[in-house]
Amino acid sequence: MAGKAQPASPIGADAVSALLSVTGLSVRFRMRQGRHIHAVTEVSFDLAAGECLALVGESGCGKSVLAAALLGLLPGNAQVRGAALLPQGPDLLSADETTMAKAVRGRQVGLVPQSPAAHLTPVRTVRAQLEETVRELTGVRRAEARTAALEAAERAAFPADHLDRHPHQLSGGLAQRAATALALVGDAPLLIADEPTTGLDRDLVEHTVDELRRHAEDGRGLLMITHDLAAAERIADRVAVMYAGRVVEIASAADFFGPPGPRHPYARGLLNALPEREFTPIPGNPPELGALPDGCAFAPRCTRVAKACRTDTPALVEGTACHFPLERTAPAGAGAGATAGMTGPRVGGGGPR
Ligand SMILES: Nc1ncnc2c1ncn2[C@@H]1O[C@H](COP(=O)(O)OP(=O)(O)OP(=O)(O)O)[C@@H](O)[C@H]1O
Ligand code: NI
Repeated sequence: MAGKAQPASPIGADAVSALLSVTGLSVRFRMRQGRHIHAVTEVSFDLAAGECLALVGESGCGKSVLAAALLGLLPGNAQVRGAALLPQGPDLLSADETTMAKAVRGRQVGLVPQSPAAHLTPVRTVRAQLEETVRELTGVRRAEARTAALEAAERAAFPADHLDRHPHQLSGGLAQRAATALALVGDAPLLIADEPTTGLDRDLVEHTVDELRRHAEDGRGLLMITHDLAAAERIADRVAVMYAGRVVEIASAADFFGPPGPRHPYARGLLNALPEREFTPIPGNPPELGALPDGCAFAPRCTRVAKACRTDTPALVEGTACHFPLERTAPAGAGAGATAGMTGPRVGGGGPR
């Protein structure tokens, strides 16, 4: 799409213009009988000013937990490690709740939540919630708040004649748009949108992602969590793929969606599952996050699995966490179809079998 910011490097954003810098983020939940659920493991990425990073992956892979960690919204049984830094402001992972509530949420980091119904106040109309949020965040007077609320509703395609309704009087799609409007009013430098297009028709999906994209321009940043690879393709500068709590691939959108294509077999599989591609789902299911296998968590589903994959967890190297990453697909004209060639193993102990 025209006007996309070009990140300085396909792997990490330029350190100078980094808006958000996440290092070694891990979240585990303490469960009964000493069990742990490893929802997010050793995730690192940067987000540049003006950039949109799409975070994709199957249900339960840790996307929303990652978002909740960045907003200080994890429940009491969560244990968090790592750092998440904005240019100004505290480490999002270690700031206390007062700081997060007063200085960070809404002001520094906005959220379009995954379950808008749960985040809207049930006893107040959408208009009242929008106006109150504008006044709280900006301190403007009532009349200005009224105008700002109307503008935010319009940007999120929330119909003006529904502003005086209460959340329970809204369809899922309208609640989604109300939540998006609420997230936009604060003009936070970083916006995290967790499945912002759930329940929307294709037209509205496009409207919403374009509006979110607009929010990311002018030096703000957008982390968009989505199942919808078509929405990601429309909006993202870079794509990060999560599997079983880890980022297994991070690539520029141009590389990910066009040739050369993703190099991690899981990321390639997600893309090939699209109806407009091969329309073949990846067989099998993701592992239980409370009982992760040794080595690569994708190994049990991977056609390229070798011995090393069952014992050693691959590190993210050049944007791919795989011992036997796929070759980049040849550009159009230089041989058709996805090549499944391979590079040499990154660990000792033989090649794929
Ligand atoms: N409070 C909690 N206690 C224990 N486990 C939790 C808690 N919250 C989330 N989990 C687990 O963490 C894992 C990651 O969940 P998460 O909601 O981040 O997935 P997701 O990638 O956002 O999935 P979806 O696409 O379905 O929204 C899941 O296995 C989930 O069951
Ligand atoms: Ni989620």
